[in-house]
Amino acid sequence: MTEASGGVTRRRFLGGLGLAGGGLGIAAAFTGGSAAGAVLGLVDRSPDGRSEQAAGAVSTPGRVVPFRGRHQAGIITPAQDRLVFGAFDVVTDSAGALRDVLDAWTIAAEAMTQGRSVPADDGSPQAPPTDTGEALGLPPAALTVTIGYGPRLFARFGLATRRPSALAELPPLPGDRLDPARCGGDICIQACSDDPQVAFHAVRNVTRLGRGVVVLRWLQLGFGRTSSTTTGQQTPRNLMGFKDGTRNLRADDTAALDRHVWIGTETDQPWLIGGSYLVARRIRMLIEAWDRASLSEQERVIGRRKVSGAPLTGSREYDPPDFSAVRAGELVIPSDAHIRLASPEHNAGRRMLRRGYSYTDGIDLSTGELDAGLFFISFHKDPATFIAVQRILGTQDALREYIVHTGSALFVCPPGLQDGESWGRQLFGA
Ligand SMILES: C=CC1=C(C)c2cc3[nH]c(cc4nc(cc5[nH]c(cc1n2)c(C)c5CCC(=O)O)C(CCC(=O)O)=C4C)c(C)c3C=C
Ligand SMILES: [Fe+2]
Repeated sequence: MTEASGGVTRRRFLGGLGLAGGGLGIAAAFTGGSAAGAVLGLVDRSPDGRSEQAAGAVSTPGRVVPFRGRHQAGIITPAQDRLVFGAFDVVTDSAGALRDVLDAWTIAAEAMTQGRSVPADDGSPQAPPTDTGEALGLPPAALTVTIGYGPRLFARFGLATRRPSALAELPPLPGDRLDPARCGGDICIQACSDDPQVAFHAVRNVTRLGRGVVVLRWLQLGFGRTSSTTTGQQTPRNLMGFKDGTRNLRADDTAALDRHVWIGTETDQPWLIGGSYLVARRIRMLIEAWDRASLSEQERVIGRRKVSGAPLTGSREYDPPDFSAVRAGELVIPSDAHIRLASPEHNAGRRMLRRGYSYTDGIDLSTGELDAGLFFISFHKDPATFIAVQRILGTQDALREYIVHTGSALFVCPPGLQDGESWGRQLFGA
C-alpha cells in the first residue's frame, strides 16, 4: 500500500513522530508545496486512483475541497454532513516539538483532504502502519481539516508576541452550566466530511501523529449540519425540528464576510489577516420538555413557523422578519423570541457565520433523558460579537427554558496556507 520515497528520516518522523531530525525532512517536503504529495509518495485511497475534482466533478462523495488558499477550508466552504471536533492540550515544553507536530499535521491533513493516506513510511511490517487504515478505499467525501489556537497556547513557547489581543478566554456568560471537561483547549482540529469515518480518521490520525506532544482534551461528534453556508444548500433542521441557518451569512456575500467573519487590517497581529475566531458551544437541548411544548409555544419561542421556516410575520422561509409588526396589541414576533434577540436589528448590526452540528451523546444517566442538542460553532472577525449576543440570549431568550450550555471554547483560526507553508511555520513566524 505504500511507496518508499522518503528514506529513513521521513519514515521515522512520519511513522512514529520521532521528532529528532524530522523537521528537516518536513521542511524539504513543503518546498514542493501542493506537489508534496507526489514527493512523499502518498497513497491514493480512491479505488480508481483519481479524485473527482481532477475529473471535474463537484458532487460528493468524491468531492475534494482544496486545502490551501486565502482562508482555511471548513469555514465558508459548503457545510458537510458530519463533524468530528477535537480540542487538544499541548503537553510538551519544547517549541520545536510542537512546531514539528504542526508541520506533520499539515502534510497529513493535506493528504487526507485529497483522499490519500497519511504520508507513508516504507511499509515495514516491524513498525506500526503510518496511517491507521480505516479510510482506505473511502473517497475524500469533501473532508476539510481546520485548525485553531486557544488563548493559553500563546502564554508559552515564546508565542506571547504572536497573540492577538482579541484572543482571551470567553468570560462567564449568563446561563452557563459549563462542564470544565468540555471547555477550552490549546489547539482545535475541526474535521468535517460527508462520511463520518473519513472525519473520524482525520482526527484520530492527527492525534496519533501528536503523541507525546499533544493530548486530546475533549472530542465532540456532530451530525446533520444545522446551518447552510452557501446559497445552493437547503436549510437543514436542528433537533428541535426548526430550519436553522435561514438568515446565516453566505459564502458569496463577500462584503458581509469581510465585515463580520474575516480578521482584517484592524488586528494587532497581521499574520492572522484572513483568519477568523471560532466559538464552540455545546448546547444541550432539553428535548423531552421541548417535545411537550405546543406547536404555537415552540413557534413563539423561535419566532418562526416550524414547517415552513417563515418568520411569524411572513409566509415563506426567506421573507424578511418584520420585528415591528403588532397584532391585537402584541408584537407578532414576541419580544423574547430567539430570532428577534439574535438578529442584527437587535444587536447594532452584529452578524456571525454559524456552522454548527447536531449531536447526541446517548442519555444522561442521572435522569434517563437524552443528552442531545446543538454543537454550536460560529466564526467571527471579533469574538466580542459572540459575547455581546450571548449576553442578551442568556438573559432574555425564550429558548433558555429548553437549553443548557455545557461546553465552551474559543480559538483563533489562522488564514489558509499558501504553497510551501505549513502550520508550524505559520504559527511561529518562519
Ligand atoms: C450566540 C449566538 C447563538 C446561539 C448560542 C444560538 C443558539 C441556538 N439557536 C437555535 C435555533 C435557531 N437560531 C436561529 C437564528 C439565529 N441564531 C443566532 C445566534 C445564536 N443561536 C443568530 C445570529 C441567528 C440569526 C438571526 C438573524 O440573522 O436574524 C434560528 C432561525 C433560523 C435562522 O435564521 O437561522 C433558529 C431555528 C437553537 C436551537 C440554539 C440552541 C440550541
Ligand atoms: Fe440561534
